[in-house]
Amino acid sequence: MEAVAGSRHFSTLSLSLSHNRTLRSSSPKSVKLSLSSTKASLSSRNWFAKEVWGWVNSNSKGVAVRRDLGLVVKAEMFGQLTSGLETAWNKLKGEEVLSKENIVEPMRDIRRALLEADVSLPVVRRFVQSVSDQAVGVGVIRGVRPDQQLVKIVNDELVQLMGGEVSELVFAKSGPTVILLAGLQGVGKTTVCAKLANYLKKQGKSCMLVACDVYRPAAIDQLSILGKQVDVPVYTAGTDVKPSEIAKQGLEEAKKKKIDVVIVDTAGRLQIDKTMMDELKEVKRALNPTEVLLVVDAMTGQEAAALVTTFNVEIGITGAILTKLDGDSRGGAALSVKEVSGKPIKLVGRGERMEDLEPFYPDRMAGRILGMGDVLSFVEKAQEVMRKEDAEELQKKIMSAKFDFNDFLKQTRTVAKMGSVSRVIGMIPGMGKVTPSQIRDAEKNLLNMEAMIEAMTPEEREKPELLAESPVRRKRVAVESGKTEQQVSQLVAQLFQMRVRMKNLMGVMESGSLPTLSNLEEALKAEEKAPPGTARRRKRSESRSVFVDSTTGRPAPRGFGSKS
Ligand SMILES: Nc1nc2c(ncn2[C@@H]2O[C@H](COP(=O)(O)OP(=O)(O)OP(=O)(O)O)[C@@H](O)[C@H]2O)c(=O)[nH]1
Repeated sequence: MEAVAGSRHFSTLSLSLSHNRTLRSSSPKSVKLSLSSTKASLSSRNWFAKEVWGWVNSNSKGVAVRRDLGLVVKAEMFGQLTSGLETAWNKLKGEEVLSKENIVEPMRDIRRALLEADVSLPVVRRFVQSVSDQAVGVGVIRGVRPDQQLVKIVNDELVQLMGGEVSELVFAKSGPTVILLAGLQGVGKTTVCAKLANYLKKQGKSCMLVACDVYRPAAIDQLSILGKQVDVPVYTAGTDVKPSEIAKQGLEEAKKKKIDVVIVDTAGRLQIDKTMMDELKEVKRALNPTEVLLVVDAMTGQEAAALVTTFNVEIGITGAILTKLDGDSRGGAALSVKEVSGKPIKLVGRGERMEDLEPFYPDRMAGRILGMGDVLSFVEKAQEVMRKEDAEELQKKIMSAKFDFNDFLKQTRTVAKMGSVSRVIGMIPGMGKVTPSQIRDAEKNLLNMEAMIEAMTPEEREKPELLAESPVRRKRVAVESGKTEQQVSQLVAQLFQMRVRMKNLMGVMESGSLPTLSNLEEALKAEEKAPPGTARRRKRSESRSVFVDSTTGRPAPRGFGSKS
């Protein structure tokens, strides 16, 4: 085995093995894991095995190979962006927590790295703002260093930036699916036609190519040759027929032959012009395509995102195909297209071979950019352990009726992390009937609660009894949070009521089976049906009894909850 010397831009080194296999060694910059305190710890042997497995499984086609002095050095794509971001993590080495102050420098590095990668400025601004907000708000996860936490936040944000989920091709419900390809000259449109046919054939779909580029005779020949190469029929009608007419004829032919997918190649131009747009519109009208995909060259950076926007406004497209990701692209196109244009990248080209086309997976792309798959899975596992421990801790607190305002805030923030209230409600079965105005009220209430809790002292958050007993304290919280004293009193009362309800619920859970949704519904209905006044009386006595149960053992203060 022969180790290879690295260069600044090459974050991944290769080891040439005697029996013709290449394995990736740990980059000098990659982060070693140690988390003996949790099961998430990976032994260095496992870690290495994982590295090897990841490498063997990863698509290494997009890797530029240099053979200097008989040594093999591989550069991961977007190498410059990767090393730019590494500078950011390195600034956090030795820090204990992420804070407003210590993320200033790393955020500057991230901003610089993204701008150098040719990501559009508004996108960079939004990205940096969002990462900063999350970094400051994130709690400490035991065993996870701040730099690792920042890697995870940046990764998640990159995934979101690129569209979150993979955006699948859409197929027609009946008749042939028509995919119209558009794009400027030389971006790889004709090649993509054949690559796409090859890709869809592997999914069991029969395909036909239609040659509508009548301005460059060589384009028709090129498509015919490529069609043969992937063993797919090509419909041609020479250069004297109008593209929209060729498109119609091609579609008719495909229908007769019961072809599943028709892929239409169109003419490119050096730059956008009216004739090209008008012609494309005409072809689109003639075909009524299922997908209109703009082929863009990744090397053009943020320009690619601007093109997608223009084509979408002009002719209406369903997505983009990014080609030449194997080249010297810096990442700007991949990172800007979705955010700038609102249209997803559906497929990416990573080489000149017919096999070099694949779906665009935002998570895998983010993973490749960061080159830190090991750190990401480590942080995820540690977060999971933390969540479990948190849940156990919460359960203990609930059982001993010590659930306080800190827990309250934590819970509402956990919910907030899951998305908007409407999204969370949408996830709960049987909650579909909540009206938008109820959701808006709930969101407003949550914000009010947060404001009031933030105005409490740490002691008051931990011991709500202090607020229950002292009108002066409640008044102070009201003034500081800009709410009324009545609202503060209500919030304190709610916390005590919540303690009782949670304790009861936990009791049911501890006594055996989990309460089913119908059980809960029954319980809620019973409460609703109770004669007027009973529920309130019961709640009042519950809050008092809990208050007596709690740490102080003193009775509930008289008049608590009323205007004082
Ligand atoms: N490295 C690399 N080269 C590609 C990729 N896709 C296409 N190419 C090459 O880019 C060149 C141009 O591709 P074409 O398919 O002819 O481009 P086009 O958009 O049809 O061009 P016009 O017909 O002139 O509009 C060819 O040499 C292709 O082999 C890719 O993903 N990676």
